[in-house]
Amino acid sequence: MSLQVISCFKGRNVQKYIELTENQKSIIIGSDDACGKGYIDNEVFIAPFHCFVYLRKKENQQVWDTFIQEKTMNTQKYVTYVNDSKLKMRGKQLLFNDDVIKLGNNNNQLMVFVFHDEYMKRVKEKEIEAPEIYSDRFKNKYDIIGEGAHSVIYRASDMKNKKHIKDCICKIVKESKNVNQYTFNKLCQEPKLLQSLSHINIIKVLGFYIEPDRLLIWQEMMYEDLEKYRSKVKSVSQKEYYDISFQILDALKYLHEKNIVHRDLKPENIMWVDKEHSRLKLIDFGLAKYYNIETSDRDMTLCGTPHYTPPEIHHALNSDVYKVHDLYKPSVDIWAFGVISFLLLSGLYSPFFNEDEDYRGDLLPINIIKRTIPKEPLMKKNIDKLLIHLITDKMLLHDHKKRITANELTEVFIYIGRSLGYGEN
Ligand SMILES: Nc1ncnc2c1ncn2[C@@H]1O[C@H](COP(=O)(O)OP(=O)(O)OP(=O)(O)O)[C@@H](O)[C@H]1O
Repeated sequence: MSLQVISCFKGRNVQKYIELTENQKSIIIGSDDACGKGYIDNEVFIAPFHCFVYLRKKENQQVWDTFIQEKTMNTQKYVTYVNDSKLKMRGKQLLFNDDVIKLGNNNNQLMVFVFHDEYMKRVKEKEIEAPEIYSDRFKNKYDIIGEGAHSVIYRASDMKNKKHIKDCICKIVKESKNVNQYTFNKLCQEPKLLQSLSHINIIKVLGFYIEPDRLLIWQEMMYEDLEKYRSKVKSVSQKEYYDISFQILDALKYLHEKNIVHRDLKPENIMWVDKEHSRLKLIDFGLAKYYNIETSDRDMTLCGTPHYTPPEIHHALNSDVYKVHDLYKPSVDIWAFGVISFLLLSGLYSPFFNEDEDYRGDLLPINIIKRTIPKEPLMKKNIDKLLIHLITDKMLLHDHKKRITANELTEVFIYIGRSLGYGEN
């Protein structure tokens, strides 16, 4: 494909490809010579002169728009759809990337094309281009694979080994409405911290680059997050829970031994490495920090996601915000791990609301502080009593000082695993 391609139509149910370029700014699509120099297609089910596709430059801008215009003389017999809306006789429509165009007749004989705005793609790829020092190593693509509160995640290629180019991701954080200078500076710590870590269940950073108002982090590509997985499988078996938890726990133990708290542990931040669903990694270390280091920037607000935040933090936010900073300890991650455990095994949406209750954000902190974690949903799933006790009374223990630690949890897990015949993972 030449670099001048501005937009193109790729057949979805037909082996066809039509392109518009600076030299060929319009094309007629039809089924016989009546459409002159156009794209002649011998599919009898489109009209001799079916439609017209053309480029227009936006006024005073260097940006191209692509339009499609209906041209058949018989719209009773021939049809043109854009995203399943039928074009009227002579009707024209501006096209956007990924629009689906169907051309055919009223017997539902349709040729399906997908529209690709190659020009905009190039403009956008330019915007997210890797900086010069990394241009030989990474190529970012304008293909968004995830979005968080602070960043956009793009597909990218790692060209470290030219013979074996690997898929990776580029997480781009920009100063914006959601990210002020203070937050931006904090988020810039994420790649530095991650580069100092090496654990099989923690995402690996391949490179990063900090600009005054933009941060780029290249990381290995993961498959899908635990939240998506959970919504597909609903609940997991006790054995699968054990396999999943052992990995999360091993990563937490490693972090806590290094005096690091993740602070945003949730199913969305735990990802499967591949579609085999056998290995997981923790991602998103934007809020992670060394908890035993005195810093001048003391957190007085909630970090992370309220549903996974323990009662001591919700309580302090309501009564004594000055205490909040000191409460961000490993016990915060253990509570979140407890919530995740409950969700995975029960298949329910929350341990803080009954099954027949609606989730209410305003009641969430109160329920987290006041409610006893119910055991019944886990008992109903025939979960081992020891495991239920571990989750509801040890991980989700309201008194954070007495909450079980990652080290202790590991020992108990090994014990439970042996007694259930699971081995040591
Ligand atoms: N390495 C990766 N491979 C594949 N997808 C990823 C990867 N990292 C992130 N994603 C996807 O992008 C989403 C957002 O990523 P991430 O949580 O790192 O962004 P964030 O802006 O820090 O999010 P938030 O602050 O809202 O938790 C993830 O939930 C996941 O679906």
